Amino acid sequence: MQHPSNGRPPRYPTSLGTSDASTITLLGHDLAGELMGQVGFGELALWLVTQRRPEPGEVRVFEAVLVALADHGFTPTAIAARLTYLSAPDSVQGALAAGLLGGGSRFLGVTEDCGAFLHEVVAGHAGRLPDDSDEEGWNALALETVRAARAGRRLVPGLGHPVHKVRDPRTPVLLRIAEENGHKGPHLRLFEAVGRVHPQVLGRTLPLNGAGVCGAALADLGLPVGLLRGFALLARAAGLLGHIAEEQRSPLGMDVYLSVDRNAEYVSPQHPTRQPTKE
Ligand SMILES: CC(C)(COP(=O)(O)OP(=O)(O)OC[C@H]1O[C@@H](n2cnc3c(N)ncnc32)[C@H](O)[C@@H]1OP(=O)(O)O)[C@@H](O)C(=O)NCCC(=O)NCCSC(=O)C[C@@](O)(CC(=O)O)C(=O)O
Repeated sequence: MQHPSNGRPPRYPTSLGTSDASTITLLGHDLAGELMGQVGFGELALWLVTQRRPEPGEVRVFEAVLVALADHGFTPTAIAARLTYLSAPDSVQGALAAGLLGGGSRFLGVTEDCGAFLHEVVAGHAGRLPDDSDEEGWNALALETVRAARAGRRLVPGLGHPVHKVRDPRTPVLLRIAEENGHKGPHLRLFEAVGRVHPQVLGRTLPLNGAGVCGAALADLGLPVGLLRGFALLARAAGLLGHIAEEQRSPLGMDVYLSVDRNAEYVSPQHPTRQPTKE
């Protein structure tokens, strides 16, 4: 067959993986001889995205994020995965995908929303950010940021949690790990300051949540903010697999399904509970 481009075979450049009949090369290394058994999965995931081998401190923060977001019990993502598995036990991939699809702007996907929210401010103040120790400076910037979100009638990503109403236990631990490893940067500092000042604007005190602090930490690692949901989903894939495995061992999907279905009650569309709530 005649190839396009003057008869020469086309070239598709990649810095990730290639293979031939007997070898697989990943990131310029022999996969079987140099990577397997020698590189952790978290390190590899970070390396694949940044295309440079991360230093140990970066891996420590990154893996702390993966652990933080792996599971949070019967979240919407876990329930979606279990119910999909109930309905399609022949499709583990469908159950896993169903759970991952729920990582959005209310739960889980907030890792990216919060990273992007903070990054917009950090990038917009490049060269004029407060010094690390200037708590007042960070507070002033955070106040401006929360006020702008409020004026735009937007929720502040990374604030609030349906279970941890006062304090999300993941937040201080990730802040500490980032600090200990020299990766507490402007996103985490701004996020902390949002935690200090938001009551002045919102009139209530909300916790800095785990999804948000993970987004801030990943942004401080220099990861592209447009990819941050991918890392949250990478972490949650492990937790969802745990849920599917547990669903195989001791199913509860049928109970969830029947408890909603058996308690369903017909009400007319004109019933007051069916009317849209006013703003
Ligand atoms: C998280 C939740 C839906 C909670 O709702 P709730 O209804 O329980 O909030 P409430 O405490 O009742 O709110 C009381 C009053 O504060 C107002 N208010 C609340 N948040 C406010 C805010 N951010 N900015 C301004 N105002 C706010 C609200 O409008 C109300 O005002 P009002 O109506 O006037 O009384 C809510 O905060 C929210 O959307 N946050 C922003 C998105 C966010 O950061 N999501 C991350 C959640 S963590 C996560 O993703 C990790 C995961 O969960 C993942 C998983 O696995 O799924 C895990 O753990 O791993």
